[in-house]
Amino acid sequence: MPTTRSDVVPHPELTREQHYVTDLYTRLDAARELATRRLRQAITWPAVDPQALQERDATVRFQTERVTALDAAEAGLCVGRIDRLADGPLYIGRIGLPADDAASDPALVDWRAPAARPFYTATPVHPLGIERRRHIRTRGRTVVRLDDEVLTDGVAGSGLTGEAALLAALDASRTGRMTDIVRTIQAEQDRVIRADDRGVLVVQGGPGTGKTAVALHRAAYLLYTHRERLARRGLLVVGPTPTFLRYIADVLPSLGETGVLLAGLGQLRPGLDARGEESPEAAAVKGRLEMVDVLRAAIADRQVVPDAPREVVVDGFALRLRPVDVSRARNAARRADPLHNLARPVFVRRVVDLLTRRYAERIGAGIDVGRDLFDREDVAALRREVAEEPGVRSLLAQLWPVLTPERLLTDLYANPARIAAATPGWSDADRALLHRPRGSAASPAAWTPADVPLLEEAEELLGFDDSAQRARADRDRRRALARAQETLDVLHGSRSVDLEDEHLEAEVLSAGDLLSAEDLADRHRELDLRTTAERAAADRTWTFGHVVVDEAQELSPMAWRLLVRRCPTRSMTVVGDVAQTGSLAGADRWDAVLRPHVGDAWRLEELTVNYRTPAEIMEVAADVLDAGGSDARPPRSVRTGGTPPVAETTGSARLPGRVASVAAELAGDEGTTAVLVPPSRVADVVAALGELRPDVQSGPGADSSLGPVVLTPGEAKGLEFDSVVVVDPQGVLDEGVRGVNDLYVALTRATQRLVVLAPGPLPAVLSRLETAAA
Ligand SMILES: Nc1ncnc2c1ncn2[C@@H]1O[C@H](COP(=O)(O)OP(=O)(O)OP(=O)(O)O)[C@@H](O)[C@H]1O
Repeated sequence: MPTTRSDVVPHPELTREQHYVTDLYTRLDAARELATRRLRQAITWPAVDPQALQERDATVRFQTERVTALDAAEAGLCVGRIDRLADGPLYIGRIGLPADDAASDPALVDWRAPAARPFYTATPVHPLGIERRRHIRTRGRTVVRLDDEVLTDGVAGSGLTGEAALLAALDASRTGRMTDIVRTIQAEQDRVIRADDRGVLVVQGGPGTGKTAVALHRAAYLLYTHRERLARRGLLVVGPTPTFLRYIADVLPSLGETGVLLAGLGQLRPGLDARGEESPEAAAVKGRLEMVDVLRAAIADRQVVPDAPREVVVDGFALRLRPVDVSRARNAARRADPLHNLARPVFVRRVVDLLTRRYAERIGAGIDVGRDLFDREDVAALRREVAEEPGVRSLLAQLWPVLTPERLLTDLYANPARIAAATPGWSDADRALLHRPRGSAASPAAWTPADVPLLEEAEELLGFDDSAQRARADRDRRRALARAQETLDVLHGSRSVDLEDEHLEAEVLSAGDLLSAEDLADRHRELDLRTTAERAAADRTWTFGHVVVDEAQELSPMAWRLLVRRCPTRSMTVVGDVAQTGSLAGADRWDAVLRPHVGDAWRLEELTVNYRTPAEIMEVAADVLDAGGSDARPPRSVRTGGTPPVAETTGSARLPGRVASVAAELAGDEGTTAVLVPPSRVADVVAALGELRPDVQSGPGADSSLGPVVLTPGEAKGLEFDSVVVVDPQGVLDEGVRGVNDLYVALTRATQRLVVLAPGPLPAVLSRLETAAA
């Protein structure tokens, strides 16, 4: 496809486009000024009644979002234009800006609007009524480059949209943070971004095909297209690790979207950030769907029927509780409510009633007054006495304890006998994987990401008895009403009362005598000013309007169950690559993973072009993919050339030192550098590299924007770096539970340079690499 580039000879229309872009920025400034003024006004609105207060709140929120979106549009406001055969040019940008005349085309069309679509999808073969596409590159507010594509000459070209602009974007050094791709979205990506939001859409694609970028742009597209529904229900983006979330965190804000909740798998239970570590085998066992039955059994095991009668002493009388009494009470409670904590009051009532009867019989034994000895009030008093007796309370706590999910799981993991009781038919080896000592009070055993779906499932099965909370809310409300009534009485009783609270006085006087105590109480109730994302993050029963899952191949069946519960409409975008699965609990086929949760109600889209890894590196990675026997095809790299990948064998003793010198040299260049190692080599490599680069970081929190990082393949998942050193590939193959996938992930993280350093001969799968001995 013929492309005209303006960086060699200035494009003849550069000045004209500069005028247009300057005008767009003037419009942006005006829109920002207006929104800021409205925001300022709204903040100072007097809220004369609850409705006004709510309106004010909504306006403040709306204008705040508007100012944020306008601010975000500043960098790269206009991305290009399309020249339509029939209707002339249309400019495409990060936001929409209206023209002066409402009847004409907008001055700038939001990239997500239907009218902008041909900018991304028109080709010489299917020009969609477009004559020419122009990419406009700006630095600050200055137009620095124009790239034109003529679409009417019928020349098929490379199949890439805006090839020159795309290649320039891909060649740029990485900053350690993902950036948006609004300027250069490709046609196959656009199809995914704008796909219908109903049902489950699975996006399968090899490394570097833009799955993460596409998933985030799809989130922005859906928020734009279904703004009202999604603003109310919220949108959740789930990523595998906190590092990954930090890597992608800037993309949605740069698209002007701040209302999205980003969460790692360890953060899907409000109030918990589970970062504990455990073996992949333990995580895999916890991820199995059978764990639902294990939890059910573990709960049933806590509803105890003793082997022998138990005695409690109330006011000197020994009262007997037989196993059959407990068993009957337990049956009644289980019938009344399947949820443990909600059924407990029934169990407690049955047992206390029985003990009260026995207590009354014991007191009345031998006394004959010719009628019932106790009237209703007496019985109620005896009942209270029984219920409050510490011995009775402690017996009830043993027979049917109140359980939090945390307590249930901690007690289960810590006790092999409980594990055995809850896992009929399991092997001893699998049972041992669930075992975890309790830890001390000062440092309890840390929750791991695999525990999170279990805690959430347990909460579903235990139920949460919120009657005390509701009673408290009721009490608070009654108190507020009483206070409000008193205030009104005082004000109405004597208008000459000197009110200290000027604000209250103004409100009461303006509302006049019509103000009721109820209104006044409402007016003083605090409004919930949290954003949808914040409210959703704090509420475990919150259900989202749409859920995006990235690196979805890593999710265990239990994690899927949790996510599907949070999205009952099943409006989900699931992106991943089954050839990169590193966890034992993860997926090697989408069908097998999704069927238990959504049946066959899901559809597949594939991304086929790799935008990250140069072809020479991808060829090496493709051999590894082949060796793994995966059905997946390696994606086609869009870039070739650059530095060819190299390998070196160093001998075992020299390995850490050589890794350090190679990595330090690469890290001296522009861009980011990562050293990817099997887990057993992390410490040695960090120590050696630390001698040369004290700013080296490692582990899940490592941030490549601050210096070189040393990571395991699992930690590097989803990330990319300009230079990558893969250390001890045989170790990577041997140490990972899916070693071939781990090596495939490690090799495909590089955007520019790849060096493989091995202590001994290279594994056969890397035979394509030329080896030098150091
Ligand atoms: N259309 C595009 N224009 C510019 N850059 C793009 C485009 N598509 C993808 N990229 C870039 O390619 C790189 C890889 O994208 P991304 O991380 O989304 O791929 P991925 O499929 O999620 O990879 P992995 O499976 O390895 O996690 C990123 O730097 C991304 O910004």
